[in-house]
Amino acid sequence: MTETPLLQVRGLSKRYGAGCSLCEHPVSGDDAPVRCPACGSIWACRSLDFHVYPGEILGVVGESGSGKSTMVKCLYFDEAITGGEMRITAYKNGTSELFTESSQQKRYIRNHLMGMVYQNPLLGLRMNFSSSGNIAEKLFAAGHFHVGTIRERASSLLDRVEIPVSRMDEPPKQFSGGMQQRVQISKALANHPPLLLLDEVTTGLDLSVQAKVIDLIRDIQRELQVAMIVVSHDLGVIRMLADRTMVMRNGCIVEQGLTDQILEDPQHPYTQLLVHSLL
Ligand SMILES: Nc1ncnc2c1ncn2[C@@H]1O[C@H](COP(=O)(O)OP(=O)(O)OP(=O)(O)O)[C@@H](O)[C@H]1O
Repeated sequence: MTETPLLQVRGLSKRYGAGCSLCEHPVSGDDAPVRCPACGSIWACRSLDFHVYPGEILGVVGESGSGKSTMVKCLYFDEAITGGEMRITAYKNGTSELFTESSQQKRYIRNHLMGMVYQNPLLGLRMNFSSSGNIAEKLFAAGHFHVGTIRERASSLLDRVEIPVSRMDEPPKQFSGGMQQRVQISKALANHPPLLLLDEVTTGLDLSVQAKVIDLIRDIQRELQVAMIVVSHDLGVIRMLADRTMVMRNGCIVEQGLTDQILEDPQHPYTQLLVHSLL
């Protein structure tokens, strides 16, 4: 691909804990301990380098605790980073390093250029607000104030994710898990962001509901050409969705490439294990 990436991330690191002279910098290598033996700090992400092209789906796979959620939380500014850089061409043509922007600009980037779907809908939705109200909140945050337009947009977004418009005024707490994830997806899409972050969106759902959510994600990506980072511990989900895949272990990227290539010819022993467990 010769296209310019939409998103470029360099050296992204995240440490939980104060750190000490022994663990001031992330130790490279996925066999290095995640937890500092001296001070107990955890290096959840260590020097991650990756990019996402416009309109593509990048899958992120790895076992529990490998740092996937922390990585997307850092991209969405939910967690402060320890080190690294991020640029997105949709913001100042990619010339500005986003982690050093002011909190006001970070809010702008979250509200206009990114959408987030959390594994736990409690983090992404206000369960007692109406579903349309949840979407309205995202639209308000991006500076839309015309009530009629907001309602129209909310109803078309909910319709797109197959939530009956007759139920748009019901709160998500009255919905099933799959419906809650679909409301989160519609909210994340509200301001036409070029990039969606989806963290374990199908985990915990019944298989048939999982399949529907996966179909919806694929359709939306085709229809809107929105780029996505899809995080899952399940390589089966990644296989169905991702154009390219990045494999994480112990806070490091151990392998990345075209999903087909990774599935057919995994290079790293950990990826080989994942692929074989899928067969
Ligand atoms: N708030 C926190 N404080 C301290 N350590 C944390 C915190 N959040 C995550 N960690 C640690 O960071 C490491 C990576 O966690 P993370 O949740 O990013 O992994 P993951 O790959 O998303 O796992 P899962 O699929 O189970 O969510 C783990 O060792 C975890 O215990």
